[in-house]
Amino acid sequence: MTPYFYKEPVLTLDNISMSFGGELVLRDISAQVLDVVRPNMKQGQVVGFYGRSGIGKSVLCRIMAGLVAPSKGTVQVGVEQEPVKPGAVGFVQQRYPLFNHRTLVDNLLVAAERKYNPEEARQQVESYLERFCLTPHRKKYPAHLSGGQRQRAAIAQQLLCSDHLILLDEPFSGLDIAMIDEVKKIIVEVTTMDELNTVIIVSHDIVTTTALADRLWLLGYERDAAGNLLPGATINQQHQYNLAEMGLAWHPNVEAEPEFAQFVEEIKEEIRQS
Ligand SMILES: Nc1ncnc2c1ncn2[C@@H]1O[C@H](COP(=O)(O)OP(=O)(O)OP(=O)(O)O)[C@@H](O)[C@H]1O
Repeated sequence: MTPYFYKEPVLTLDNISMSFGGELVLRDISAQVLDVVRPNMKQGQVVGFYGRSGIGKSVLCRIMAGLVAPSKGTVQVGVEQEPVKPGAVGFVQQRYPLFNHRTLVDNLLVAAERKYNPEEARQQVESYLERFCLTPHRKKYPAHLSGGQRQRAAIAQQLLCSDHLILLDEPFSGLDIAMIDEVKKIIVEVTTMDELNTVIIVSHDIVTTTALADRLWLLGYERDAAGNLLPGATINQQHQYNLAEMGLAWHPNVEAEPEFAQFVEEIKEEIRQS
């Protein structure tokens, strides 16, 4: 098995609940991501985040990104474990927030200048354009980029202006197989760039996401002792999977392993029942 160990937390969700107009959507969610260390490499963290449609994944993402305050509980981010502030967490939503009237390079500069001085911003943007194979498209406007290029640009943009933690909402939806491979490569690239980089992937594509992840969270409903559904979805302890411990993390071709296929079926069944 690949050797690894854990250091301090980089993300802590402490007892989060969220209600809208008296309706409880999320209930008592506590979960943590620890900085994982693998000898001789920079290894970041990848969390696959699943749950049925409408269960509250986007709501929890907005809370993790500091864009809305939960009704109860706290989110702490980074090795300093500070309360999350808007802008600290990159959030690539399904509708990528690129400015349509600016070229790709200008879009990235706007993001980078939130964190770096103009000279550093320019250098960082050049390095990201190169790394994400976007240099030939630098002068194009977002409308003239392909779906995969826009997705890469949106990820680069969020990495340029946030601190290590990035949420990807359905990064594979609407992409063809070649583009899915590209986005997978980018995610691996991001999480091996810096050991603190942490990517949370919200997806209904269980196979692709599980293959990239070292940890899974499944948002679902619980029942009381009498078998009645409790209000509000949660991520209980049984639904927080450590793929590193299970020997299913960081294998280049894990999809081909029978243990992986079997585990994916189990997860799908859990989601159906949750
Ligand atoms: N601002 C709001 N006011 C009232 N209800 C809301 C608000 N935002 C979300 N909800 C409700 O919270 C629930 C969870 O919605 P959410 O968008 O988080 O689901 P989801 O799991 O992301 O779904 P999907 O996989 O379909 O994107 C839904 O019932 C939704 O109507």
